[in-house]
Amino acid sequence: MADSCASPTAPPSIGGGSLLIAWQLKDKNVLIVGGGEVASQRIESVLTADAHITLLAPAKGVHARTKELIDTYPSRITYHDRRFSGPAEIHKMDMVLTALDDVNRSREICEMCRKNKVPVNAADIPELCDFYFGAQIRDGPLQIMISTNGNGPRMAALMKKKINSALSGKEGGAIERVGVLRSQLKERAPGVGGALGRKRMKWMSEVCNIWEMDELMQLDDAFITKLLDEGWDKNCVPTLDQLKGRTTRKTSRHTQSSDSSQWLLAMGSFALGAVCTTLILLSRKR
Ligand SMILES: C[C@@]1(CC(=O)O)C2=NC(=C\c3[nH]c(c(CCC(=O)O)c3CC(=O)O)Cc3[nH]c(c(CC(=O)O)c3CCC(=O)O)/C=C3\N/C(=C\2)[C@@H](CCC(=O)O)[C@]3(C)CC(=O)O)/[C@H]1CCC(=O)O
Ligand SMILES: NC(=O)c1ccc[n+]([C@@H]2O[C@H](COP(=O)([O-])OP(=O)(O)OC[C@H]3O[C@@H](n4cnc5c(N)ncnc54)[C@H](O)[C@@H]3O)[C@@H](O)[C@H]2O)c1
Repeated sequence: MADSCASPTAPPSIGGGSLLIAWQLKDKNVLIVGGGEVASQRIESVLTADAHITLLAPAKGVHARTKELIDTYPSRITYHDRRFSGPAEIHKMDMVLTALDDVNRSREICEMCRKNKVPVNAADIPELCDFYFGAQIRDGPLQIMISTNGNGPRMAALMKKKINSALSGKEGGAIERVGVLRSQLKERAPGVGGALGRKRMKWMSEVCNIWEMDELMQLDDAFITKLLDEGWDKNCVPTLDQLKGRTTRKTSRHTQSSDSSQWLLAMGSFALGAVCTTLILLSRKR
């Protein structure tokens, strides 16, 4: 039982985690040192974030996948066939990633980065890292990172499988269409904050709550215009069926409540019927 003397305002304990953020790296400079398999995975992650990569690795140790990426993205990866040479390499870098088979060199590079306040990750050397990588699930704009905060990277990979099996594969497409709808809504009702901002947020949240994933995926440009004309402009949230001119059971919030009353009525009639039948049966027994 709860202790009546305990302070009712005691906050739950906070701490022991790491900050989960979606770091915006577009057009930033990232130095990757090493060209093995791990470096190839880092390159793919950084390319996904639209950053520019400078890659330092002797050609003889370059993994086939790393080579393929260098050849495929020559304008986004500046490759130098040589080893890391010293502090000048990290100047003008926004981030440094090492993926070396040489722990001492990694340690030196990390120390240089720290002195210059450049965030750094050394693959597999947690104590040198400013941030860790995590297992990733990506589906268009949907990005899920699974981190065990250094406790069990293999467990992160296993969690990825579990989460993947719970996803339908439609989420990324649906989110992409919602992104287009949101930006068109902002064009129609521009501005930051205020009453209009609150109304916009409420309307957008309702669309996301009411529409199913596969319905959101059907929001092509024509439907988006229709939804804004018949929904936003008229201050309601029509369903996809209503936009298509069909009336079905699934409707917007307003009609959902009348659906519930119909359901209650049906359940009430059923219960009444059951009571009557029981009474008749009982009276026959007597
Ligand atoms: C998630 C993932 C992302 C990625 O690297 O892209 C990632 N490691 C992955 C796999 C993996 N790495 C290792 C195994 C062998 C099994 C095992 O040990 O579990 C497996 C499993 C496998 O290969 O399947 C060995 C290992 N890893 C680290 C150490 C050092 C240590 O712990 O001291 C050791 C050697 C331990 C030893 O010597 O015994 C350290 C780190 N590895 C991290 C990330 C960061 C923490 C992330 C977190 O905790 O969530 C952190 C701290 C730093 C960093 O590298 O950023 C990627 C899975 C991607 C995917 O499959 O989707
Ligand atoms: N986090 C993870 O998921 C994970 C998984 C496996 C291994 N690792 C670790 O990551 C590191 C890299 O793994 P890998 O399999 O890619 O190794 P690897 O041996 O295939 O690659 C190392 C690369 O570093 C280059 N290199 C070495 N010294 C260099 C220097 N001074 N300057 C520039 N390049 C240099 C080599 O030429 C080679 O290209 C290892 O320490 C490994 O233990 C991490």
